[in-house]
Formats: sequence, C-alpha cells, structure tokens
Amino acid sequence: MNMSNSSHPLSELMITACAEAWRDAGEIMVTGIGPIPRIAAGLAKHTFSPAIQITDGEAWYTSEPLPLGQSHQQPVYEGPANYDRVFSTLWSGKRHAMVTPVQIDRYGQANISVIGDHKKPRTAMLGVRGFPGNSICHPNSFFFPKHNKRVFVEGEVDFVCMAGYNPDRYPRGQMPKGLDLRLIVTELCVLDFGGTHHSIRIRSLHPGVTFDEVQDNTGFPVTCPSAPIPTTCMPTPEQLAIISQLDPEEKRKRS
Ligand SMILES: CC(=O)SCCNC(=O)CCNC(=O)[C@H](O)C(C)(C)COP(=O)(O)OP(=O)(O)OC[C@H]1O[C@@H](n2cnc3c(N)ncnc32)[C@H](O)[C@@H]1OP(=O)(O)O
Ligand SMILES: O=C(O)/C=C/CC(=O)O
Repeated sequence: MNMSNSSHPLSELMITACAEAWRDAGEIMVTGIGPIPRIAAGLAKHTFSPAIQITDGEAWYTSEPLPLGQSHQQPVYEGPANYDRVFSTLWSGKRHAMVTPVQIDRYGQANISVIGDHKKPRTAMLGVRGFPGNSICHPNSFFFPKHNKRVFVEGEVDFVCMAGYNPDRYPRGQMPKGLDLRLIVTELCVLDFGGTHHSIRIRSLHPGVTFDEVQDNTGFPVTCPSAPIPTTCMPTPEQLAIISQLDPEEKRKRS
C-alpha cells in the first residue's frame, strides 16, 4: 500500500481503526488477541470507552491496560479472569473479542484449526478453541495483518471454527440469535458485514489504497457502497501518544 503521503506508519493506523470496534461499548469484557488488537483495546479504554473491562492477557482483570512487554510493572488487579469467569461472561453476551484467524470466507466463517483435508491436514494450528461458543454468544471482530486470497478465501474456509452468516449451515436457515460479526480491519482497509444478507462491505480504504486493490486480494465479491468510499481516519496526536505508552518497545511494528 502507498502511505507515502502519511506521516503515520500503518501499524498505528490499524490500531486506531481496530479500537473503533469498541467505541462506546459500555461495561463489557473486551479481548484483543495479538499485539495490534490488544493495543487497540487499551486505546479504546483510554479514550472513548473507559468502562470496558480488560485483562492482563492471562488470568486477571486490570484497572488499566498493561503496556506490552512490561510484565515487571505491578498492575492494579480488579479480580480474577480465569476460564470460569471468562466463560460465564462470554455466554452472557457481555463481551466483544477481536481475533486473527488464518482464513475467513464471504459469510464471516473463520478458521484457526486446519488447512487442507481434515483427515490429513497440510497444516494443523490451534484447533477450534473457543471460536464456536464465542461466535454464537457475543460480538466478534477481526484483524488481519495480511489481506490476500489465502486469508480471504474463495469458497468456504477449510474448517468452520467460528460460525458465520451462511444459511446453508443451519437447520431451516435459522441463524443463531447471538451471531453478531462486526468489524474487519486489514492492512488495506476496514470492512464490515453491512451488505445485503450480511455480505462483507467496504467501510473505508487506508490512504493510497483503491477498491480494486482490495477486490483483487479478496477471494469473493466485496460489497461497495455507491457513495465515495471514506479514507480510514488517521490517528490523532493524542492517540499516537497513548499507543506509544501502551507499546513502548514498538512490538506493534513486528506484528
Ligand atoms: C478466542 C479463542 O477462542 S482463542 C483463539 C484466538 N486466536 C487467535 O486469534 C489466533 C491469532 N493468530 C495466531 O496466533 C496465529 O495466526 C496462528 C497460531 C493461528 C497461526 O500462526 P502461525 O503458526 O505462526 O501461522 P503462520 O502464519 O506462520 O502459518 C504457518 C503455516 O500455516 C499455513 N497457513 C497459515 N495461514 C494460512 C492460510 N491462510 N492459508 C493457507 N495456509 C496457511 C501455511 O502452511 C503456513 O506456512 P507458510 O507460510 O510457510 O506457507
Ligand atoms: O479457546 C480458549 O482457550 C478460550 C476460549 C475462551 C475465550 O475466547 O477466551
């Protein structure tokens, strides 16, 4: 992508875009998995969503986001965030996670399990983990550091771990009530599920990126609004300062 006209690197732009997933989220648990979503959750808490509940990424709720790589700092713990509490919370719907699957398809079905034939996978990864339950209980968003047809696949994902808006996957086409897929942030653009029948729609293009570039790197048709497509908002000086504080070792640039 061409960001030569921009004074801000891509990682900060993507963090700022990811944080928007949780704007005005209220008192819910927020989980950002991986450096960029995690910094974004901290940014959201420090700015427009002070009530969100975040963890140390291990087993505790903390009152402030912990800077990445600063495990020697003593956080203020608010209470345990062990699996028991995490599952009670997520089943109630009061949580919004942002995750990075290895594949996603036109329905938002996402894969973190295997690539290739299930019986003899080319690559085996995490397994379905908490994706099935998460996807039918609470909102989910996605971050993809690479936007290409290997990730945004042409057909269905090789293993449906996270449920999506595919009517053929449900008895009588009845989608689960809790299914709520929100935002997709990539290196090229921001997308959502706001097209007809929840089709994936372009929401903004990062500076210097064209719609054709997004479409050429996506294995299925991307819905394009008729109005001019907005440009993804640049981070403000305040947001840049918070990002530096949340990631003093600049791990975001290696994500
Ligand atoms: C909330 C819960 O339930 S917990 C789960 C939440 N987890 C996440 O959000 C996961 C975040 N993502 C990750 O941690 C990582 O992306 C993982 C663990 C899924 C995969 O990480 P890695 O093993 O480092 O994957 P990596 O990208 O290096 O790929 C390894 C191999 O897998 C295969 N692979 C990975 N992605 C793809 C893909 N989209 N298409 C085809 N093959 C792929 C390839 O063979 C690749 O090797 P190659 O690049 O040499 O061809
Ligand atoms: O798969 C896991 O380890 C955990 C699932 C619950 C979660 O989404 O945090």
